Amino acid sequence: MNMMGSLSTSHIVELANRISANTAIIDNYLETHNLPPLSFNVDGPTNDWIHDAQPEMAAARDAVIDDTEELGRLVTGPRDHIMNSTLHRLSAYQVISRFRLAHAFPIDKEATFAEIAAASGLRKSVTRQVIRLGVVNGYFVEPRPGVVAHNVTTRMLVENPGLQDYLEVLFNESLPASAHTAEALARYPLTEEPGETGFSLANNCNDGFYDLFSKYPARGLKFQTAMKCYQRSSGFDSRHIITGYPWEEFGSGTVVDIGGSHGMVSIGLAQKYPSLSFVVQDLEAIIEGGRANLPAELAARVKFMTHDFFKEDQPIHGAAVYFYRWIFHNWSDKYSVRILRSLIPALKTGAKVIINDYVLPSGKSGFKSRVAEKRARGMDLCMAELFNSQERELDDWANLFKLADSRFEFKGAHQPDGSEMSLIVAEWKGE
Ligand SMILES: C[S@@+](CC[C@H](N)C(=O)[O-])C[C@H]1O[C@@H](n2cnc3c(N)ncnc32)[C@H](O)[C@@H]1O
Repeated sequence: MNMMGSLSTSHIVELANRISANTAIIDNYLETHNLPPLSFNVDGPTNDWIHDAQPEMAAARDAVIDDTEELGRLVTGPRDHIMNSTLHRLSAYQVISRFRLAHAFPIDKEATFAEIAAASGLRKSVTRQVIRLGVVNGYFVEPRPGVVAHNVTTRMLVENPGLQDYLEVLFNESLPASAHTAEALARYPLTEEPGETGFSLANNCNDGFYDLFSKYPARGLKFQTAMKCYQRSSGFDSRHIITGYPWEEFGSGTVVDIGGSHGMVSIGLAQKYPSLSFVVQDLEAIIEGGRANLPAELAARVKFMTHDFFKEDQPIHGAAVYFYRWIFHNWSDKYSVRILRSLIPALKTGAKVIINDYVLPSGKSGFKSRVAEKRARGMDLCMAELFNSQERELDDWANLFKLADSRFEFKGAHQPDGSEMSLIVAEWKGE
């Protein structure tokens, strides 16, 4: 056997051994914490245990995901890997979400294809095609031929409306945008405009993502609910913002949470830091929803305000912090610079701009795992598809502040333990 042959044989065994060792770590964790064994049965555990086990279990879990995937790819081989059809799986998920197939029958009941077809308005034949492709990919089970039951995935879609919304946004908004991205790049190769994206082409318009959603508020609201799902996704949980920065340094100052949606981050910070005050700014339709959901005990310290962050009249002057989570990754440099410059008239010397977004490592070695890298690279490309924007590396962040104004002093970035995103900080040195 040649050198290549013996290397690849030992590598698959090495992967299998590592999978076995890390699986034992997870199994031991479940047992010592009296948690049920992992299963996709309808009464199986949701992702909550993973959320609670972070960051303790992150390395073992990521390693099992990475290694099983690599092992699978190796034994699949390159030709079959290229030809593996992800496309039709996505189409099945899209039909499941759009026609709300998980909601077609109760969680504790079974249904035939004909019954699901009748409840959802689909043909019986396509219902069967879609569900059977779903079953082999972890949606529903078929305990007897022609009879469908829920598994834990479809149960979660029914019990957690945010997840159903997430899937609908993924397949109704993102998937068409992805499918039109190559065409948008061919038409507008050098653009930084939000209205010249795969998303705009898919919607047959020149509107950017948020402009279009302001015309169709129901779609915008669904997007906001879908975003909240990330709160339960351990690497994106806002607890990392709360614990990842010494907020007490701002004493009784004001934090302006710009593009803060329903104020999830401000509410979390206000609960932990009783001296701080917050102003959550967003577009009008969003702000109304935020006000309605604010816990009464925080009403004195968390205010909501309609403000367009491109307008050069930031109404809150002299705040200690201007905070942005998941804002700049939605905008190309041209627009991000405008967002930063719009702050300048309101800034007092020493004010901080704190941004919570990805700081992508400049090479692959900076990622904790391949699964983390895949998430980040996927998010990065998603930004191009929807916004003509991008996730940024550390130098990109430094340059952005420099481009906006030389009086912003870039202080660097910190990635809290267990967080996939970083806190990126700059200080205003102007008068
Ligand atoms: C990706 S979401 C992030 C929301 C929130 N910061 C969070 O972390 O959950 C982007 C937010 O920016 C808001 N937004 C978009 N364009 C805006 C504008 N011109 N002025 C103010 N807010 C805007 C959206 O309504 C949305 O709430």
